Amino acid sequence: MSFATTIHPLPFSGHKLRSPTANLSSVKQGRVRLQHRRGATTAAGSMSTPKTISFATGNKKKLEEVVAILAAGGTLPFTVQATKIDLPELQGEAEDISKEKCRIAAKTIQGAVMVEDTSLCFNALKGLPGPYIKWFLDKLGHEGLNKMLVGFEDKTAYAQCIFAYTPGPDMEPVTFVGRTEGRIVPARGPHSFGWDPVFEPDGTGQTYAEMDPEAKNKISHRYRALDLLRKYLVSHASQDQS
Ligand SMILES: O=c1nc[nH]c2c1ncn2[C@H]1C[C@H](O)[C@@H](COP(=O)(O)OP(=O)(O)OP(=O)(O)O)O1
Ligand SMILES: [Mg+2]
Repeated sequence: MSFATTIHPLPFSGHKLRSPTANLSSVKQGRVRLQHRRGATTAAGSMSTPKTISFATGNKKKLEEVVAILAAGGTLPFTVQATKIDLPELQGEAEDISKEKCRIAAKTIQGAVMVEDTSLCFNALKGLPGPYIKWFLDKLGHEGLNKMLVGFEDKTAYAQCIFAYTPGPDMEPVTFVGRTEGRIVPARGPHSFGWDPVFEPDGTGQTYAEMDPEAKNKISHRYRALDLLRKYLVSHASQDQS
């Protein structure tokens, strides 16, 4: 099975970029300053957390949130390097999609990588659009997403993020699932990130779009999944401080 993976030629703006290494000539990377501990070593072939992990995505807003969430989490024993890759939109179960994205990214980057895949799941539609929300949003817009639920009383939905991480291209990715429950509402708030204006998480009275970024990043599907991954990486970091 093969997937076409296009390397996007444009760098993320707003992040300092450094020259890609020779064999990554068309993968754009930007170092995100999140390294706080020096001297961690990673034994070749072990599962220890490496010193540098690429976060591969084609989505600038995701990157912004990931950087903010990690920065708010305190000291990290690794550096996260933003790597812009145009990852394929795969089909299947959400967890399998995230794992396959991770394998593709690790093969492209030839190194340790984390990716995530985000779903928006309508309970009345048994979890659809799920991982296909990108196309539904593109084609139908916020109003169309609301119209999909017109025939149903149940407007509840959950946002789901699945991070997948692998230390390298030959290793099986591990996954971390984060969910935030809420409901689909007519759009409110700035239209700056995807379906944020039509998703109102439970108990907030605000859509994601109306919330301050800090508030979203404390309860979001992305925060919940990334928090699990962060704990995993911290617990697998080498104790060697030399
Ligand atoms: O917190 C979010 N709030 C609002 N909208 C969001 C959020 N997170 C992802 N989204 C949108 C982006 C895309 O339309 C779809 C997920 O698709 P998904 O494949 O995971 O993202 P993507 O293709 O933009 O980036 P990537 O290169 O990491 O695959 O939902
Ligand atoms: Mg995608």
